[in-house]
Amino acid sequence: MSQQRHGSTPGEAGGVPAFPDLPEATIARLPEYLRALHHLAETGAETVSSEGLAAAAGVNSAKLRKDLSHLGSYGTRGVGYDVSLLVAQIEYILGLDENRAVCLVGVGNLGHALAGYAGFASRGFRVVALFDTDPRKVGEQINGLTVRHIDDLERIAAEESIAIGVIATPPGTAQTVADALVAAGVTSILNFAPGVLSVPSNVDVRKVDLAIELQILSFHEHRKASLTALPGGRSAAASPDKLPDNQKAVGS
Ligand SMILES: NC(=O)c1ccc[n+]([C@@H]2O[C@H](COP(=O)([O-])OP(=O)(O)OC[C@H]3O[C@@H](n4cnc5c(N)ncnc54)[C@H](O)[C@@H]3O)[C@@H](O)[C@H]2O)c1
Repeated sequence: MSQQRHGSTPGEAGGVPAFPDLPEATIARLPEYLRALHHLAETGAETVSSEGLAAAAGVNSAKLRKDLSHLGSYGTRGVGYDVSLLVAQIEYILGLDENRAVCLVGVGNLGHALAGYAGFASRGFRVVALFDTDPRKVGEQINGLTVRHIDDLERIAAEESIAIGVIATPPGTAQTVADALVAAGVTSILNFAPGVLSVPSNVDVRKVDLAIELQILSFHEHRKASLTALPGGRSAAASPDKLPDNQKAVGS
């Protein structure tokens, strides 16, 4: 996943309470820590060491300690981090206590799967509206929601206070859809359509492209094959700097 980021740091705006200016890579790892912490809480753990949490989140512990220090969370020597306190801190920073309203535009193959996914609610989001232009899809019921025509976007976005829009339309219409979302007051967009969107500076766009992820893995396959072919039989596994980061998230 990649990110186009615009606009100022929240803490800089007048009257807005101080807010940590987190590195983008740290922000990308916080949801991983949160997932691991929720799992630990389910197993009854009240505290966790930085090594334990790092292993559960799939990052190295020095990186994790640095990330959490940005939140003012240092843990207690010999005890570790308080699981429920850290969950609350991360949820606060990610704004998950707001239970934000999300809409989805484009209810085709991918949109259907996304609209039917029950996991968004448990991760702090309400999918409140689905939009399409195809008359065969408008009126369809998915997961308790009726697919609306895109012409209703502005009215429903205002009624439901929609902050985040997900685009799952063909690439050729993604910019038009982004423009409609922005006109409707949406300030964050998750774009599944290939290509770059042009948006005003106050709008954040994140892009998901599984083909790019596969191309990056293809590069690593290529690299491993070329190292195995080195004279003397040296391989990727023999190169110490390649070992710990084999599960790197894009952008980290
Ligand atoms: N990011 C990924 O990893 C990934 C994976 C698969 C597909 N995709 C992309 O996701 C998008 C959707 O793929 P799909 O297979 O679901 O396509 P699809 O053709 O099955 O569905 C697209 C839907 O968008 C609707 N649509 C078209 N123009 C619209 C508009 N202006 N407003 C509202 N709705 C509109 C269509 O009626 C259709 O229902 C494509 O851009 C595709 O390339 C991305």
